[in-house]
Amino acid sequence: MTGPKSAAARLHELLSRDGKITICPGVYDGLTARLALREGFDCLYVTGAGTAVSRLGMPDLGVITLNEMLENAAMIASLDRTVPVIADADTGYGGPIMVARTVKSYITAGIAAMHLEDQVQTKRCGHLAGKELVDEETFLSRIRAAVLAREEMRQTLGQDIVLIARTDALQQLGYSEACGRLRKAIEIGADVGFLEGPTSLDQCRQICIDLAPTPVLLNSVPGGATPHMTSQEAQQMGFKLIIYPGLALTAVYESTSAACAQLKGTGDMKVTERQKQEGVKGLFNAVGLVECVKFDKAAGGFAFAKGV
Ligand SMILES: C[C@](O)(C(=O)O)[C@H](CC(=O)O)C(=O)O
Repeated sequence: MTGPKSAAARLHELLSRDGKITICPGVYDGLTARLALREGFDCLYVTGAGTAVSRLGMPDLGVITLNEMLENAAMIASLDRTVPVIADADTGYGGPIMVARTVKSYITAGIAAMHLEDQVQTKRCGHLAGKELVDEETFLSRIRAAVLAREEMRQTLGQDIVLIARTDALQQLGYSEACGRLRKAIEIGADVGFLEGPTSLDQCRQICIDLAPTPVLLNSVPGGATPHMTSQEAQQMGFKLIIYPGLALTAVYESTSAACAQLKGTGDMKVTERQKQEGVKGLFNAVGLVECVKFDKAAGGFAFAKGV
């Protein structure tokens, strides 16, 4: 009898599909994750930028700590254990010992994959100017620490995680240096390559060829360094994963700005057609109201016996 599949095993399965890309909407809290799950995506991406913006009200400048990121990603991973979650892990939050702690904590939280990069600790969004890098050996020591920590978890608990090596070296050192860093990370044991901020379609095509057969991730950031392409085009180029870190963040930024301006301007909150039809229950249903009431009843609770 085969047991239930782990998050990492589910992601490995998605990655092994021939010529097929996995689309990962970027989410950063319970609501955005639930909305993405409701659409039936195969995989979610927990954005570090979105976590910094939403939890701290601060930009993506390396201010999110391990525990804040872990708590957020763990909660999101717990919402539907059948859908693997890829989570940002920035620089690993310190030296090799800290990277190992990060990897073990992410594995224990049931996170399917994490990415580790070669920026300095005071990092910034990969699509901003003026990025600074650690030297190659320091980057590779982060990857090695991650691989060693994962091996310990495999041996002792049979638990796993997909390791994604990200390089930000393109901006400062050029394509061959960046590609070389990813190749070395893969030799050490990284499962997926992530070239941050390719600036041309040629670089996108080339990185898939140069890292093959290792799966490659594309980071789709509208208004960022990389030319826009559809997920179908990315699939044709050979990418196996595409993340949209700004998907929910941009929608909330724009719709909440408009709603605030409307209230400030008119002194009244606009009631949408949807709100009129669904009432307050619509939103709560989207985050599991019916399931919660059902669970309470199944456990013998009676708080909601008369309905909600
Ligand atoms: C992928 C990323 O690391 C993230 O935090 O989601 C960011 C995305 C962004 O800031 O738009 C990145 O550095 O690309």
